[in-house]
Amino acid sequence: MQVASRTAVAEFHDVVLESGYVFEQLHIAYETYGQLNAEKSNAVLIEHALTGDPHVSSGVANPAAAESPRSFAPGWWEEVVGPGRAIDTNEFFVVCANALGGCNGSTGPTSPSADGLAHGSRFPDVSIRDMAAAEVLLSDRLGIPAWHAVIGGSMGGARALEFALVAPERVKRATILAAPAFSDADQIAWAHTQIQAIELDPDFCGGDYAVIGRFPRRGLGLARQIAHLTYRADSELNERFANTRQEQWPDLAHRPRPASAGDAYYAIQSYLDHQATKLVDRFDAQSYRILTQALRDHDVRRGRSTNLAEALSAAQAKFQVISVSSDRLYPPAQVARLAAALPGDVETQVLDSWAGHDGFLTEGVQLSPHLRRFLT
Ligand SMILES: CC(=O)SCCNC(=O)CCNC(=O)[C@H](O)C(C)(C)COP(=O)(O)OP(=O)(O)OC[C@H]1O[C@@H](n2cnc3c(N)ncnc32)[C@H](O)[C@@H]1OP(=O)(O)O
Ligand SMILES: N[C@@H](CCO)C(=O)O
Repeated sequence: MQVASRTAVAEFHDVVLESGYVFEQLHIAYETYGQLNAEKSNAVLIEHALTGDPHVSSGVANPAAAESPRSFAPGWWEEVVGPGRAIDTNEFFVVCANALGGCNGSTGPTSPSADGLAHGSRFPDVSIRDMAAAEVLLSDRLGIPAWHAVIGGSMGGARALEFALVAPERVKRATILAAPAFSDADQIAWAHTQIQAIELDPDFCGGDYAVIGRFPRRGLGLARQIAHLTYRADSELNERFANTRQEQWPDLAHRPRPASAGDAYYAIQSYLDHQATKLVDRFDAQSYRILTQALRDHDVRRGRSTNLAEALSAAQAKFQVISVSSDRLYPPAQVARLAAALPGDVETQVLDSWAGHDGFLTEGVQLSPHLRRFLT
């Protein structure tokens, strides 16, 4: 029988957040791939992005040919993680945990509170640092004294960076992809508009929609559309969609068209509507809001030092920092400022891609040799 990955949930008690809020009970869901070696020196922690989840890989070389393909669904970083791939699960014990505040098994707004009802509006604000601290607890539970590497992109990059600062002695290498040292005005503004889109949906009900059987689909969908435009490059969208109408896309003309569309329904509108529907069907709105807020407030300087290099000086890991040439959410220059302020010799790369911020997900082939070399 093939066993490519394991899914588990770790339970912790009396976990104190940065804000002082105490979770009497806290769950972190995670998947593992490969085997931890006797020296416990081959563990790699992968941190997912905003709407990612612990299923980073199918864990098999060819998921379609697996004994039961449905049990080996491709993961969100299938090109990069798996047997023989850059993050080689034959060599490394790979762990990917759902972020605290998420909606894929870890404690989040949808998980039950002490009264058995969803936390909803009662869910506290969490920070990227809280997420990292929870993963330090998970490291203890898994018996991992130090990670061979902690790797993440976007919000996952912020999580990896905070992990390297919260527990410096427990991170040997850290790869930060398409993420900054702190959110700047531009990213705070994008988060602001997305949070408002969710909150202004009458079905949001202050965050307590679940208990009355409602869900802010329009608000979450609009938030995803705003976000998606920051995830992809304008030149890519212009080249792919131009000003063509959706009816000129025979293969995709069947995709639902909103009643409000009128005569002009452009392919780019249809594309965005599709991205919105896909997310709304798989993600919780309050979770999205909490995670967006955490990323909005990401700032490694908080409570450490107003001087960035000083704030980062406690890190002991060897760093690799990678940006995407067309990223308009976290432009290469902003990511380079993080690299310049980190201690030690930092390896830097810029992925050449038209896919914008999402390049860290779509450019697996280009990214792989850099990761493989860094992990050796
Ligand atoms: C499977 C999961 O849920 S993984 C969960 C974890 N996910 C993550 O962490 C990342 C979230 N995912 C993403 O951000 C994105 O899906 C990415 C970055 C991985 C995808 O990037 P790309 O492969 O470049 O996808 P792209 O932007 O071209 O979108 C393709 C989709 O748009 C659709 N599309 C393209 N043109 C149109 C159009 N004119 N009208 C409607 N839909 C359109 C395609 O049919 C395709 O649909 P599908 O995803 O349902 O197959
Ligand atoms: N598309 C990715 C990128 C966010 O950084 C996500 O939804 O998680």
